[in-house]
This record gives sequence, C-alpha cells and structure tokens, in this order.
Amino acid sequence: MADSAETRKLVYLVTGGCGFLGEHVVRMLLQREPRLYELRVFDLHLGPWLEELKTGPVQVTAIQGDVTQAHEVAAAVAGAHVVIHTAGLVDVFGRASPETIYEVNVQGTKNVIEACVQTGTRFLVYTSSMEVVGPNIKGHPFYRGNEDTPYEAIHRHPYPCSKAQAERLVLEANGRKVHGGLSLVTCALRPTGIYGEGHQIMRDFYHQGLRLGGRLFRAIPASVEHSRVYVGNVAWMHVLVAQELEQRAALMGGQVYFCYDESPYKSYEDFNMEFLGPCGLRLVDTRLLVPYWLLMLLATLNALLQWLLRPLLLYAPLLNPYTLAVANTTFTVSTDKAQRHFGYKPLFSWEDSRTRTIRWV
Ligand SMILES: NC(=O)C1=CN([C@@H]2O[C@H](COP(=O)(O)OP(=O)(O)OC[C@H]3O[C@@H](n4cnc5c(N)ncnc54)[C@H](O)[C@@H]3O)[C@@H](O)[C@H]2O)C=CC1
Ligand SMILES: CC(C)CCC[C@@H](C)[C@H]1CC[C@H]2[C@@H]3[C@H](O)CC4=CC(=O)CC[C@]4(C)[C@H]3CC[C@]12C
Repeated sequence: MADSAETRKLVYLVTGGCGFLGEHVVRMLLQREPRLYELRVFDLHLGPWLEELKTGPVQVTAIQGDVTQAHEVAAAVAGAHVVIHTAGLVDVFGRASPETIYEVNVQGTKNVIEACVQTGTRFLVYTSSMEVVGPNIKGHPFYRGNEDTPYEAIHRHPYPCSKAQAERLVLEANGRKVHGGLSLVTCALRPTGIYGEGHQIMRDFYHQGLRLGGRLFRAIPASVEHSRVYVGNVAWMHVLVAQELEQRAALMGGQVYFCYDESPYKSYEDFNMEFLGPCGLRLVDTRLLVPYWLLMLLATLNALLQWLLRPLLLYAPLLNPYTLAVANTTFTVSTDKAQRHFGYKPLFSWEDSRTRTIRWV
C-alpha cells in the first residue's frame, strides 16, 4: 500500500524547517505525505528535535544553511521534487536592519527560485503573509475580505514590503522553464496571524501577565477584529498545496491563497485570552481601555529609545508605532478559495486548536 518502499519516491525540501511554522510543516509532511522518500530540512539554526525524526522510514536530512547564500540553496534544492519555502526573517520590532530583512526575505527567495530553475525542481510553495495585503499605512480596515477584495496595499515597513516583493517574484516565476525543459509551478500562501504550539509572542504575553500579578490590561478595543489561524492548519494547507500542485498546475500555478480555519474573529487580546485565560491570567475590567493617545506616546517613546540605544544595546519591545497600527486595525479574511481549488478543509477544529495551544502555553 501507500507505505511501501516503492511508493516512497519524492524528495521534499523545507526551508526554515526549524522555525515555528517550519517544524509543523516538517512533522505534517512525515505524517501526511505517504510518497515521501527524503525530507530535507534547511535552516540557519537546526533544532535538536530533528534527531528523533531520523529513525523513521523517511530519510530526514538536516542541512544547516543560509538562504542568502545562493550556492548553499542550490546544493540543497538539487534533486528535490518540491520546495516549501517558509524561511524568513519575521521582524516587526526593529531587531534586524531593513537591509538584513530584504536580504533574507527577498534575496533569499530569489535564490530559491533560481535554484529551482537551475536544478530542474518544478514545484515551489511560498509562505507569504496577510501583511502583503495589509493593514496598509492608512489603517484601512479589511473586513471579511478574500483574495479578490480590492484594497490599497501600500506599506512602508521593511517586513511587509519584503514579503510583498518576495511574493511577486514567486508568482512571476510561475511558468518559467526549469532545467530539463519543464515549467515551474509556484504558488503563495498568506497566513494571517499564526498561533499554536511554539508561538513565542503568546509565551511573552503570558510571562508579562505573570509579572503583572496575573493581569493584562486591555489596550485595543474589542471591536477591532483579527483573523488568526492555527499553525497545524497552516502546515496542513502547505502540505496539501504541495501534493496537489502537479495535478492542478493550470488552476493553482501563480495563485495566492489566504490561510484560514474556524478560529473565531476577535481582537488580538481577546483572542490571546482564549489561551491565557485558562492558564490563570485575566484581562482587567474589560470596559477599561488604556487610552489610545497614551499607547501612541509609549509606542513613539519606544521607537525613540530604540534609535538612541542602538549603538549600545538592542531595545526591541513588542509595542512600537507599527505593531500598534497593526493591532489596532481590523483585518479579517473570509474565503473558500483553497477549498475550491484544492479541497482544503481545516484538519484541526477550533476546539482542538484551542486545547493544543492551551496545553502548550
Ligand atoms: N508567525 C506568523 O504569524 C506569520 C508568519 N508568516 C511567514 O511564515 C514564515 C515562517 O514564520 P515563523 O515560523 O513565524 O518564523 P520563525 O522565525 O519561527 O521561522 C523562520 C525560520 O527561518 C529561519 N531562517 C531565518 N533566516 C534564515 C536564513 N537566512 N537562512 C535559512 N533559514 C533562515 C529561522 O532560523 C527560522 O527557523 C515566514 O516566512 C513568515 O514571514 C506569515 C504570516 C504570519
Ligand atoms: C498591546 C499591544 C498594542 C499589542 C501588540 C501586539 C502585536 C505584537 C501583534 C498584533 C498583530 C501582530 C501581527 C499580525 O498577527 C500579523 C503578522 C503577520 C506576519 O506575517 C508576521 C507577524 C505579524 C506581523 C504579527 C506580529 C505581532 C503583532 C504586530
């Protein structure tokens, strides 16, 4: 049957395979891709958990490498059937310079595309982001939007700019001839804010709550809604896309898909409380709101301090003018494009996603 050695013939490469999302993609592939023969996990920093995967029926090859180094990427891609490119520098806090963000997110993606072309790899799945669309610099709400909803996608921050540029490169590469004469088939997935096991910001909020005696203060009005998506479902969508891209190349090639599931639309803080509440934290009197002008003042102060302290130390708190604007702008998606195009249905229900995340926090 599907698990026999003859049916195992595909080689997958996951870049960023040791990150928050990447690890879930790696584990999902091992569980849900019966044709897998070899799984290459490429990352700047390899996780020790990879060792335990090396004893199974699939050959798991850990590759320590840098996507900004074209030769390292080409060596890892050579001979792979599918590349899932999740590696990226996720930084909206000013930890890395704009140049580094572009180098990793844009040049790194160029290197992955060129490696596919040079080595004859035909299928490329790119992890983009909702941030490619918005919220935009004008703070326009995006309410229950889909992939075709008109929206002024204008950005200034290096992270969304770099993701948008990289996504464009990936989509434009669809149809390019690869070594051997066949065509490259690409598509991009746009997760909204991902949560689940391994979500560091959730842990940061938890520890902050503990420091404040088990309380968190509401900063964003409950009416500002965000779409959030469970990491297991994002990973599942990547695996499904990778599996279906060959059969449905004409339909899916060059397309973008929002990543969605049944997680409820809520404000960023109310959503986090779904997990932090059962872990013993409470949101102080839900009618009391930290005034917006005070948040803006603090965010601006943080940005100023970051700039002043830069020569001495890295000061990169969660609150800055950009994160405040994102948290304070409604961004919700409502779409069934992934279901129509490749039969996606969330693998994990909201209850299941919630339970797993609470257990992890
Ligand atoms: N976390 C979120 O809410 C969202 C994330 N995304 C995208 O999903 C992808 C994965 O993000 P996360 O798992 O959250 O981030 P992460 O930081 O946990 O994972 C990224 C991985 O890429 C690796 N990496 C970074 N620079 C590299 C380089 N130069 N060469 C090789 N590997 C490198 C890191 O070591 C890390 O393991 C990113 O492309 C991000 O833009 C999209 C939407 C939402
Ligand atoms: C009390 C403060 C105002 C709360 C700050 C919360 C912020 C740290 C987070 C609010 C929204 C988050 C972003 C959003 O989920 C979309 C994202 C998509 C990505 O591709 C990367 C991560 C992120 C930018 C995410 C980052 C943290 C927030 C800004």
